[in-house]
Amino acid sequence: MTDAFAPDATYHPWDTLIDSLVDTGYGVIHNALPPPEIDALLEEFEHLRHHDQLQRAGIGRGKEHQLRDDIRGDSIYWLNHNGPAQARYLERMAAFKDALNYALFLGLFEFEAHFARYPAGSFYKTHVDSLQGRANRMVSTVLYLNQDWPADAGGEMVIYDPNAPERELERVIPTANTLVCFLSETIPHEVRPTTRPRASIAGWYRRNASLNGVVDPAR
Ligand SMILES: O=C(O)CCC(=O)C(=O)O
Ligand SMILES: [Fe+2]
Repeated sequence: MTDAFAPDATYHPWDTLIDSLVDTGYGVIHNALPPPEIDALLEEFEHLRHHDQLQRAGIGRGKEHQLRDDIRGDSIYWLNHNGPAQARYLERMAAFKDALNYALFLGLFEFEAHFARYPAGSFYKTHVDSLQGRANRMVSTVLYLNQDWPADAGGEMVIYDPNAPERELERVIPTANTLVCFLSETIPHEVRPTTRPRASIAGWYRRNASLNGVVDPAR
């Protein structure tokens, strides 16, 4: 197996991710990580799920936070360094941040991510991940953890054209080891209704902003 992260690797698939991000505002790569790391992430996630560690995800922040099944139906767990697989993923994404900053001059300095489980029948309606001008979440990432995903299972992530929101640019099948990256403020996207449980890690590179003198809270 070739490790794309070996220092002497001549071809680095994550480079193509950055190129597409610069060109089109989004990018998709397959075989993003060494496969054992995907297995380990899934195992850690399943362990957390069986120990009731997942919480229903809501929309809006702070006082505006609310649960809305009609908009988003997943349950989540925020990654931390307690589990070795999570810790390694956070390290990988921290390393990728430097490459992103170099290519995009975004001044990113933090990465936050959560596991997400969409039960059968759930979805996430079209949205953008960050309000324009808020300079908070800058780049969104989603890594999928589903080993088998039949073509008719639904649950695709659809990316829409920011200038013509009804125009579909890409339909991403949520199969294990596919990684999507997109600009948080501009790219509308949705999770189509899934017919089977769907596992992923959604993550965001942030640039903390001071809003009316109040520094943006961690989350
Ligand atoms: O799971 C996905 O494909 C996307 C999730 C998403 O859009 C989000 O959590 O903001
Ligand atoms: Fe999103």
